Amino acid sequence: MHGQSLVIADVRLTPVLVADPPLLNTQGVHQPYTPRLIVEVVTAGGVVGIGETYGDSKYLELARPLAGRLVGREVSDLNGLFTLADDVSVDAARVDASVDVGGLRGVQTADKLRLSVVSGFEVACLDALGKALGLPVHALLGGKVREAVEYSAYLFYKWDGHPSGVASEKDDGWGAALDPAGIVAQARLFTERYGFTSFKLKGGVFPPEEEVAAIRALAEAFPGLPLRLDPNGAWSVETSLKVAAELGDVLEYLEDPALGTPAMAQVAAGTRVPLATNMCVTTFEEIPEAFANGAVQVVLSDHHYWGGLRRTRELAAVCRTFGVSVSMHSNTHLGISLAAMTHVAATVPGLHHACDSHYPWQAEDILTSRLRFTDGKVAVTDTPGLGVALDRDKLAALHARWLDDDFRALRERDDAAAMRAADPDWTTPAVPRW
Ligand SMILES: O=C([O-])[C@@H](O)[C@@H](O)[C@H](O)[C@@H](O)C(=O)[O-]
Ligand SMILES: [Mg+2]
Repeated sequence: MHGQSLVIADVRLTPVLVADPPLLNTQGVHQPYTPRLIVEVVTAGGVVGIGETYGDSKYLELARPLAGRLVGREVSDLNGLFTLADDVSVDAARVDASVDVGGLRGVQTADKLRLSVVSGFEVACLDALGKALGLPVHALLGGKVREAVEYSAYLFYKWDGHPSGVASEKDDGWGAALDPAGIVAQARLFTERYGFTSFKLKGGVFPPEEEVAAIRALAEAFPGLPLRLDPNGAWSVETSLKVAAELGDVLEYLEDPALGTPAMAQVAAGTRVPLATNMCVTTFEEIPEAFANGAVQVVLSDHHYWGGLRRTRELAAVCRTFGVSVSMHSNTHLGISLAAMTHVAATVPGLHHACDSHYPWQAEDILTSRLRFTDGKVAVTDTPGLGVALDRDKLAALHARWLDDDFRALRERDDAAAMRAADPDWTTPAVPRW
């Protein structure tokens, strides 16, 4: 055993800004830099566990008091972590408990916010516990049932560079992708670089017929490979059904074609194309209505807002009970989150759909060595903990960017604001957009 004591002696929080390419979605465009929060939990025995989560101020405001209250507790007390987070968020009067329905990750509630924060601590505690016990995180979750986790290529409509003219990304090696040919070229790069054999296209950017044409072009270029289209709820029920009818022969699933459970249930009733979601089922409370109405056939977990790795396994168990599949979606993230996703996905039985990851889009990381996709898969490591190590210089550099006043406005991710650099009149489009 590496250290004798599992008691938490210190918790370090490091907000960072990570370079992100100009990827388009229905709300706007990714900012040149996106905030993430790195959590380090240090035991009295000297073991350091690392975690990662969303990094906007509202997450930081909760993470700070939680970090302070964790000192003196054991890294193995994962259930206690949730009770503690409940207390802390009750105390954190500054956190706005109001509901925001406009995001790409479903309804934003104070509860989901708290769980997203806790997930970063849970992963850090599991990493520390695994290192202390000499066990990989997947073993702490009951053990892997597969040796590698499959991911899909996450295709985006994309500009060549950020409209704000931020240096560094003109030659990001990906180029622009604004039509079917561009999307196919991007998909080819994904297959050449990483060996992916399934594709997800982020839609809701162009009128649906253009996105249908892009999926058709992919189907022609990669016959028989699984394809998904995800407009983040930008379409009406009618449009969703039209797209489903047009692409029914080539789609693995449609992801959040329409916004919210009632609309998704109407779409599901009118098509045999399976529907997946990371927007209408994002909490346990949202499951009964969605499942009772057959609104979704695949739930895509984001382990951050589901509250970590153990709760993702609980979600998988509930889905299994109701004959609903489970897989994972992602947001802009670094290698700690990819490692965490890989460990939990390795333990979930019956994972029938490749998970998606933004990781290939992140040219920067804070790890000593990047995780690798081979044949579209990440190998499940047996190294103790998550099996990844922080590079302190890289972490310091991305933190210095976060501290830099010139980048202050980017501490809150706001894709609509980023879009205004190109189109000053841009506002988040009303839903349904088409
Ligand atoms: O990064 C994006 O633009 C995505 O749209 C992301 O924000 C979503 O949360 C996610 O990838 C999704 O599958 O909806
Ligand atoms: Mg989605």
